[in-house]
Amino acid sequence: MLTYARAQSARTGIRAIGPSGGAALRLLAAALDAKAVVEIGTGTGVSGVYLLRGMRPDGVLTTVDAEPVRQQYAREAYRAAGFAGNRARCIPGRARDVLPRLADGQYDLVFCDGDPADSGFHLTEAVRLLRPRGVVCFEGVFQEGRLAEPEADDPQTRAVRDLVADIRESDTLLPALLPVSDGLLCAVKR
Ligand SMILES: C[S@@+](CC[C@H](N)C(=O)[O-])C[C@H]1O[C@@H](n2cnc3c(N)ncnc32)[C@H](O)[C@@H]1O
Repeated sequence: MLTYARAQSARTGIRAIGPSGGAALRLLAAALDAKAVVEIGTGTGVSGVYLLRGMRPDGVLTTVDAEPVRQQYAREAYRAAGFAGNRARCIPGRARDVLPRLADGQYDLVFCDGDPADSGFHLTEAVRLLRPRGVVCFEGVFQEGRLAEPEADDPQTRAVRDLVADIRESDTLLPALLPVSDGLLCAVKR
């Protein structure tokens, strides 16, 4: 059940992916027959439950969050949703410190939902981590509408604009922007 993870999200005010974005993540994980997924930004575990539902029954979700208490919520959410403890590897720490420790080319899907200001770093690391034909996804690229507002010039929005441009201009990536949740920007590694 997702009820537990969403209730924790509502109680704590930690933002979580919406049902449409979650369904897209689940579908992607299933279409990729994903055995290994990296998530940046565990939160209370809502997106993790969607990913685990789409992955192979023996697949492992590696999920990173700078706030260990959130991973405690997430672990409880995975358990409440019926997933064994060994299906999720929760790594506490900042993405900038943790991602470089993960192995090259071993992951089917990288889901980025951490600090948008670090999007460029997340993209570089995702391309390194993905196997060929793997997929990277960024949640929240609409920035609650700010992406399309010319006067919006905060560092977060600027970082997401740079991310969109980098993905569009990349020879390595084949992108698609899904209008689900707050904008899910996906790209296949060629
Ligand atoms: C929007 S929440 C994630 C929600 C979750 N993906 C979901 O849909 O249920 C963003 C998370 O990113 C984490 N975060 C923010 N900056 C981070 C960083 N530099 N490294 C790792 N995690 C970070 C926050 O602690 C927060 O839990």
